Amino acid sequence: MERTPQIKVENLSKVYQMGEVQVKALDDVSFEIYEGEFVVILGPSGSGKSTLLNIMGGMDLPTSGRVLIAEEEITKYNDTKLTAYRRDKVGFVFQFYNLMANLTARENVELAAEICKDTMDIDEVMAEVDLSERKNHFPSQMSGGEQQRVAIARAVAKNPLLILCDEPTGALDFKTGILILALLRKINKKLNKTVVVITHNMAVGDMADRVIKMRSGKITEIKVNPEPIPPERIEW
Ligand SMILES: Nc1ncnc2c1ncn2[C@@H]1O[C@H](COP(=O)(O)OP(=O)(O)OP(=O)(O)O)[C@@H](O)[C@H]1O
Repeated sequence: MERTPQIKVENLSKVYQMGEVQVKALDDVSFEIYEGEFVVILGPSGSGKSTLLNIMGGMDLPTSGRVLIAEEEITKYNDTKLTAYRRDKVGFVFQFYNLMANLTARENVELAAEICKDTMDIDEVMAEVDLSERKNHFPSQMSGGEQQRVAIARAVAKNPLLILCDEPTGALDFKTGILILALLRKINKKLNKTVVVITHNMAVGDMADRVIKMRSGKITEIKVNPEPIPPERIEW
């Protein structure tokens, strides 16, 4: 039976006007992602990864082209619908965690879930990221890896359709980075959540079901890994 893609990116372009100069951050980008896939978008700095993630996450609009999420064209949504999309359908994980310093780990997760409709049980999610013992700590009392686990819990608790991660291991040492990737993979498999990770780290591609390579705003290769390796075996 033919599978329907969960995410369809069609002929997406984004041009930034910088005075007299036009910067083509995305140049006719098209691909598909299926539900439950772990996808890595790989490319060097400036290749357009963040621009692409921002459009997929409803934080920015393309100059042309469209993005369909579960057969809904988000690129023609008005502001109100885009806000609802970002709030209910997408979990975000950033390089620098972006936690609220004056809230505990649990409160950070709870706050994000509070504004959503169909959320997960907060304590179950805290257990899932192995932070049950530390949920009453403040971010300043936690390591970088622990703070990133809180950020992942915050994304997951919303029970989103997809989880978008922008360089999630960028601020972490190698060993902690691997643990974070392993956690994202576990959540992807156990909860059947689509996870999209953008990174410049080529080695991370080996753990993905689908690797989308970019350069200068264009896709240079899309590879489906028949046998992705466990994150624990990645080396960089
Ligand atoms: N708001 C903006 N205004 C003007 N140019 C921009 C803007 N955002 C991105 N660009 C340009 O678009 C291109 C793609 O940038 P983007 O941040 O998407 O790349 P990236 O692959 O995510 O890079 P990095 O890994 O360094 O974050 C770059 O040339 C960048 O300078």
